[in-house]
Amino acid sequence: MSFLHPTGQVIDLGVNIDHVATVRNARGTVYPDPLRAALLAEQAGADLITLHLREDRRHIKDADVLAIRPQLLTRMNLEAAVTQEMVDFACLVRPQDVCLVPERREEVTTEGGLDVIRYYKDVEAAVKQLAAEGIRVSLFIDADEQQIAAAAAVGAPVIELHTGRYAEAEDEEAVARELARIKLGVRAGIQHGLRVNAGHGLHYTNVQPIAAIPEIHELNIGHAIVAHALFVGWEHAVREMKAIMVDARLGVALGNPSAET
Ligand SMILES: CC(=O)[C@@H](O)[C@H](O)COP(=O)(O)O
Ligand SMILES: NCC(=O)COP(=O)(O)O
Repeated sequence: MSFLHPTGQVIDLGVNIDHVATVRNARGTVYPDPLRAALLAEQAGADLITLHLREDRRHIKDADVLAIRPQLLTRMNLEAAVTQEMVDFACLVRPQDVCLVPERREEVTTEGGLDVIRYYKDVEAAVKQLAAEGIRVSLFIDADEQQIAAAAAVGAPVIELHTGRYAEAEDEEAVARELARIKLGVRAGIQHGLRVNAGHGLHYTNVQPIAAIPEIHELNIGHAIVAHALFVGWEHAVREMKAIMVDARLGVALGNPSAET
Protein backbone atom coordinates (compact mmCIF):
# COMPACT_ATOMS: atom_id res chain seq x y z
CA MET A 1 0.00 0.00 0.00
CA SER A 2 1.10 3.59 -0.58
CA PHE A 3 2.62 5.10 2.51
CA LEU A 4 0.12 7.71 3.73
CA HIS A 5 1.61 9.87 6.44
CA PRO A 6 -0.04 12.46 8.70
CA THR A 7 -0.06 15.24 6.11
CA GLY A 8 -1.87 12.99 3.63
CA GLN A 9 1.01 12.94 1.21
CA VAL A 10 2.00 9.66 -0.41
CA ILE A 11 5.17 8.32 -1.86
CA ASP A 12 5.09 5.17 -3.94
CA LEU A 13 8.01 2.87 -4.71
CA GLY A 14 7.95 1.41 -8.20
CA VAL A 15 10.38 -1.52 -8.30
CA ASN A 16 11.85 -1.89 -11.78
CA ILE A 17 12.63 -5.60 -12.39
CA ASP A 18 14.49 -5.17 -15.70
CA HIS A 19 17.81 -6.35 -14.36
CA VAL A 20 16.44 -9.49 -12.80
CA ALA A 21 15.84 -10.39 -16.45
CA THR A 22 19.37 -9.24 -17.30
CA VAL A 23 20.77 -11.88 -14.91
CA ARG A 24 18.42 -14.52 -16.33
CA ASN A 25 19.30 -13.70 -19.94
CA ALA A 26 23.02 -13.88 -19.20
CA ARG A 27 22.75 -17.68 -19.38
CA GLY A 28 19.41 -18.17 -21.14
CA THR A 29 18.01 -19.96 -18.08
CA VAL A 30 14.49 -19.62 -16.68
CA TYR A 31 15.87 -18.27 -13.41
CA PRO A 32 15.85 -15.77 -11.78
CA ASP A 33 12.21 -15.40 -12.76
CA PRO A 34 11.06 -11.78 -13.11
CA LEU A 35 7.54 -12.88 -12.17
CA ARG A 36 8.78 -14.22 -8.82
CA ALA A 37 10.77 -11.01 -8.30
CA ALA A 38 7.67 -8.93 -8.97
CA LEU A 39 5.46 -10.85 -6.54
CA LEU A 40 8.09 -10.88 -3.79
CA ALA A 41 8.71 -7.15 -4.31
CA GLU A 42 5.01 -6.48 -3.80
CA GLN A 43 5.07 -8.51 -0.59
CA ALA A 44 8.09 -6.50 0.55
CA GLY A 45 6.32 -3.17 0.08
CA ALA A 46 6.55 -2.22 -3.59
CA ASP A 47 3.56 -0.09 -4.56
CA LEU A 48 3.91 -0.94 -8.25
CA ILE A 49 6.08 -2.99 -10.58
CA THR A 50 7.88 -1.25 -13.41
CA LEU A 51 9.37 -3.01 -16.40
CA HIS A 52 10.88 -1.68 -19.59
CA LEU A 53 10.14 -3.71 -22.71
CA ARG A 54 12.94 -2.43 -24.89
CA GLU A 55 12.77 -2.79 -28.66
CA ASP A 56 15.88 -4.99 -28.53
CA ARG A 57 14.45 -7.11 -25.67
CA ARG A 58 17.86 -7.03 -23.99
CA HIS A 59 16.24 -7.83 -20.63
CA ILE A 60 12.42 -7.95 -20.26
CA LYS A 61 10.72 -10.06 -22.92
CA ASP A 62 7.15 -9.87 -24.22
CA ALA A 63 6.39 -13.13 -22.40
CA ASP A 64 7.49 -11.58 -19.09
CA VAL A 65 5.03 -8.73 -19.51
CA LEU A 66 2.18 -11.09 -20.43
CA ALA A 67 2.97 -13.41 -17.50
CA ILE A 68 3.32 -10.65 -14.91
CA ARG A 69 0.37 -8.45 -15.81
CA PRO A 70 -2.43 -10.76 -14.52
CA GLN A 71 -0.52 -11.79 -11.39
CA LEU A 72 0.19 -8.38 -9.86
CA LEU A 73 -1.70 -7.33 -6.74
CA THR A 74 -0.53 -3.71 -7.05
CA ARG A 75 -0.17 -2.23 -10.53
CA MET A 76 2.03 -2.52 -13.61
CA ASN A 77 3.94 0.44 -15.03
CA LEU A 78 5.11 -0.64 -18.49
CA GLU A 79 7.88 1.47 -19.97
CA ALA A 80 7.99 1.54 -23.75
CA ALA A 81 9.27 3.51 -26.69
CA VAL A 82 6.95 5.67 -28.79
CA THR A 83 6.56 3.17 -31.61
CA GLN A 84 3.42 1.66 -33.08
CA GLU A 85 4.65 -1.82 -32.17
CA MET A 86 5.05 -0.92 -28.52
CA VAL A 87 1.85 1.11 -28.24
CA ASP A 88 -0.15 -1.69 -29.87
CA PHE A 89 1.43 -4.24 -27.50
CA ALA A 90 0.67 -2.03 -24.49
CA CYS A 91 -2.96 -1.76 -25.61
CA LEU A 92 -3.09 -5.56 -25.79
CA VAL A 93 -1.62 -5.96 -22.28
CA ARG A 94 -3.49 -2.96 -20.79
CA PRO A 95 -1.27 -2.24 -17.77
CA GLN A 96 -2.57 0.40 -15.37
CA ASP A 97 0.27 2.71 -16.41
CA VAL A 98 2.47 3.15 -19.46
CA CYS A 99 5.53 5.37 -19.30
CA LEU A 100 6.72 6.48 -22.76
CA VAL A 101 10.51 6.62 -22.84
CA PRO A 102 13.14 7.46 -25.46
CA GLU A 103 15.26 4.59 -26.77
CA ARG A 104 18.43 4.31 -28.81
CA ARG A 105 19.56 0.74 -29.54
CA GLU A 106 23.19 1.61 -28.94
CA GLU A 107 22.53 3.18 -25.53
CA VAL A 108 23.74 1.36 -22.41
CA THR A 109 20.81 2.77 -20.46
CA THR A 110 18.21 5.46 -20.93
CA GLU A 111 20.29 8.53 -21.58
CA GLY A 112 17.85 11.42 -21.50
CA GLY A 113 14.23 12.34 -21.39
CA LEU A 114 11.70 11.96 -24.20
CA ASP A 115 11.76 14.98 -26.54
CA VAL A 116 8.03 15.66 -26.48
CA ILE A 117 8.45 18.91 -28.43
CA ARG A 118 10.34 17.30 -31.31
CA TYR A 119 8.06 14.24 -31.52
CA TYR A 120 4.86 15.99 -30.49
CA LYS A 121 2.55 14.42 -33.09
CA ASP A 122 3.82 10.88 -32.45
CA VAL A 123 3.56 11.31 -28.68
CA GLU A 124 0.10 12.84 -29.00
CA ALA A 125 -1.11 9.88 -31.08
CA ALA A 126 0.37 7.39 -28.62
CA VAL A 127 -1.18 9.16 -25.63
CA LYS A 128 -4.59 9.16 -27.31
CA GLN A 129 -4.40 5.48 -28.29
CA LEU A 130 -3.31 4.39 -24.81
CA ALA A 131 -5.80 6.64 -22.99
CA ALA A 132 -8.60 5.19 -25.13
CA GLU A 133 -7.76 1.81 -23.57
CA GLY A 134 -8.03 3.28 -20.08
CA ILE A 135 -4.27 3.33 -19.58
CA ARG A 136 -2.76 6.19 -17.56
CA VAL A 137 0.13 7.63 -19.59
CA SER A 138 3.35 9.03 -18.14
CA LEU A 139 6.09 10.72 -20.14
CA PHE A 140 9.71 10.17 -19.10
CA ILE A 141 11.18 13.62 -19.57
CA ASP A 142 13.97 15.85 -18.37
CA ALA A 143 13.15 18.48 -15.74
CA ASP A 144 12.79 21.09 -18.45
CA GLU A 145 9.98 23.64 -18.29
CA GLN A 146 9.29 23.55 -22.04
CA GLN A 147 9.16 19.74 -22.10
CA ILE A 148 6.89 19.77 -19.06
CA ALA A 149 4.55 22.27 -20.72
CA ALA A 150 4.54 20.11 -23.87
CA ALA A 151 3.72 17.02 -21.79
CA ALA A 152 0.70 18.79 -20.35
CA ALA A 153 -0.35 20.09 -23.76
CA VAL A 154 -0.13 16.65 -25.36
CA GLY A 155 -2.57 15.29 -22.79
CA ALA A 156 -0.39 13.13 -20.56
CA PRO A 157 -1.65 13.22 -16.95
CA VAL A 158 1.68 12.10 -15.50
CA ILE A 159 5.36 12.89 -16.00
CA GLU A 160 8.38 11.04 -14.68
CA LEU A 161 11.38 13.32 -14.28
CA HIS A 162 14.65 11.74 -15.41
CA THR A 163 17.02 11.85 -12.42
CA GLY A 164 20.01 10.50 -14.35
CA ARG A 165 21.95 13.79 -14.44
CA TYR A 166 21.41 14.18 -10.69
CA ALA A 167 22.56 10.58 -10.08
CA GLU A 168 25.66 11.04 -12.26
CA ALA A 169 26.64 14.42 -10.76
CA GLU A 170 30.24 14.15 -9.62
CA ASP A 171 30.59 16.90 -7.03
CA GLU A 172 28.47 18.61 -4.40
CA GLU A 173 27.92 21.69 -6.54
CA ALA A 174 26.65 19.63 -9.46
CA VAL A 175 24.44 17.56 -7.17
CA ALA A 176 22.94 20.72 -5.70
CA ARG A 177 22.41 22.19 -9.18
CA GLU A 178 20.68 19.08 -10.49
CA LEU A 179 18.56 18.73 -7.34
CA ALA A 180 17.45 22.34 -7.71
CA ARG A 181 16.60 21.66 -11.36
CA ILE A 182 14.47 18.68 -10.35
CA LYS A 183 12.66 20.73 -7.71
CA LEU A 184 11.86 23.40 -10.29
CA GLY A 185 10.63 20.66 -12.62
CA VAL A 186 8.39 19.24 -9.91
CA ARG A 187 6.95 22.69 -9.26
CA ALA A 188 6.35 23.24 -12.98
CA GLY A 189 4.66 19.87 -13.28
CA ILE A 190 2.32 20.63 -10.38
CA GLN A 191 1.54 24.05 -11.86
CA HIS A 192 0.52 22.29 -15.09
CA GLY A 193 -1.78 20.00 -13.13
CA LEU A 194 0.39 16.93 -13.67
CA ARG A 195 1.17 14.05 -11.33
CA VAL A 196 4.94 14.06 -10.92
CA ASN A 197 7.09 10.96 -10.55
CA ALA A 198 10.86 10.54 -10.82
CA GLY A 199 13.45 7.90 -11.53
CA HIS A 200 16.67 6.64 -13.07
CA GLY A 201 19.96 6.05 -11.31
CA LEU A 202 18.55 6.43 -7.82
CA HIS A 203 20.17 4.39 -5.05
CA TYR A 204 20.16 4.03 -1.25
CA THR A 205 21.79 7.37 -0.49
CA ASN A 206 20.98 9.70 -3.39
CA VAL A 207 17.28 8.77 -3.13
CA GLN A 208 16.75 10.66 0.11
CA PRO A 209 16.74 14.27 -1.18
CA ILE A 210 14.46 13.21 -4.05
CA ALA A 211 12.05 11.34 -1.77
CA ALA A 212 11.98 14.39 0.50
CA ILE A 213 10.43 16.52 -2.26
CA PRO A 214 6.83 16.56 -0.97
CA GLU A 215 5.05 16.82 -4.33
CA ILE A 216 6.72 13.77 -5.88
CA HIS A 217 4.23 10.92 -5.99
CA GLU A 218 6.30 7.93 -7.08
CA LEU A 219 9.91 6.88 -7.53
CA ASN A 220 10.85 4.12 -9.97
CA ILE A 221 14.03 2.36 -8.92
CA GLY A 222 15.56 -0.81 -10.29
CA HIS A 223 19.25 -1.20 -10.93
CA ALA A 224 20.33 -0.22 -7.39
CA ILE A 225 17.78 -2.54 -5.77
CA VAL A 226 18.87 -5.51 -7.89
CA ALA A 227 22.51 -4.74 -7.11
CA HIS A 228 21.90 -4.41 -3.37
CA ALA A 229 19.81 -7.59 -3.37
CA LEU A 230 22.92 -9.56 -4.38
CA PHE A 231 24.24 -8.93 -0.86
CA VAL A 232 21.17 -8.57 1.36
CA GLY A 233 18.45 -10.50 -0.45
CA TRP A 234 15.68 -9.30 -2.72
CA GLU A 235 12.90 -8.67 -0.22
CA HIS A 236 15.24 -6.95 2.22
CA ALA A 237 16.58 -4.70 -0.54
CA VAL A 238 13.04 -3.63 -1.48
CA ARG A 239 11.97 -3.13 2.13
CA GLU A 240 15.09 -1.08 2.87
CA MET A 241 14.55 1.23 -0.09
CA LYS A 242 10.92 1.82 0.85
CA ALA A 243 11.91 2.56 4.46
CA ILE A 244 14.52 5.12 3.36
CA MET A 245 11.96 6.84 1.11
CA VAL A 246 9.32 6.92 3.84
CA ASP A 247 11.82 8.18 6.40
CA ALA A 248 12.90 10.98 4.08
CA ARG A 249 9.32 11.98 3.33
CA LEU A 250 8.15 11.66 6.95
CA GLY A 251 11.06 13.75 8.13
CA VAL A 252 9.94 16.60 5.93
CA ALA A 253 6.28 16.14 6.80
CA LEU A 254 6.97 16.33 10.51
CA GLY A 255 8.95 19.50 10.04
CA ASN A 256 12.43 18.12 10.43
CA PRO A 257 14.35 20.68 8.33
CA SER A 258 17.45 18.50 8.10
CA ALA A 259 15.40 15.88 6.26
CA GLU A 260 15.07 18.23 3.28
CA THR A 261 18.62 18.38 1.95
C1 LIG B 1 13.43 4.50 -18.32
C2 LIG B 1 14.36 4.12 -17.23
O1 LIG B 1 15.04 4.95 -16.67
C3 LIG B 1 14.56 2.70 -16.86
O2 LIG B 1 13.64 1.82 -17.42
C4 LIG B 1 15.89 2.31 -17.35
O3 LIG B 1 15.84 2.46 -18.75
C5 LIG B 1 16.18 0.91 -16.90
O4 LIG B 1 16.40 0.11 -18.02
P1 LIG B 1 17.85 0.09 -18.70
O5 LIG B 1 18.85 -0.14 -17.59
O6 LIG B 1 17.77 -0.98 -19.74
O7 LIG B 1 18.01 1.48 -19.30
N1 LIG C 1 12.26 4.98 -14.87
C1 LIG C 1 13.34 4.63 -13.98
C2 LIG C 1 13.31 3.18 -13.68
O1 LIG C 1 12.34 2.51 -13.97
C3 LIG C 1 14.46 2.55 -12.99
O2 LIG C 1 15.68 3.11 -13.39
P1 LIG C 1 16.98 2.53 -12.65
O3 LIG C 1 16.74 2.64 -11.17
O4 LIG C 1 17.15 1.11 -13.08
O5 LIG C 1 18.09 3.44 -13.12
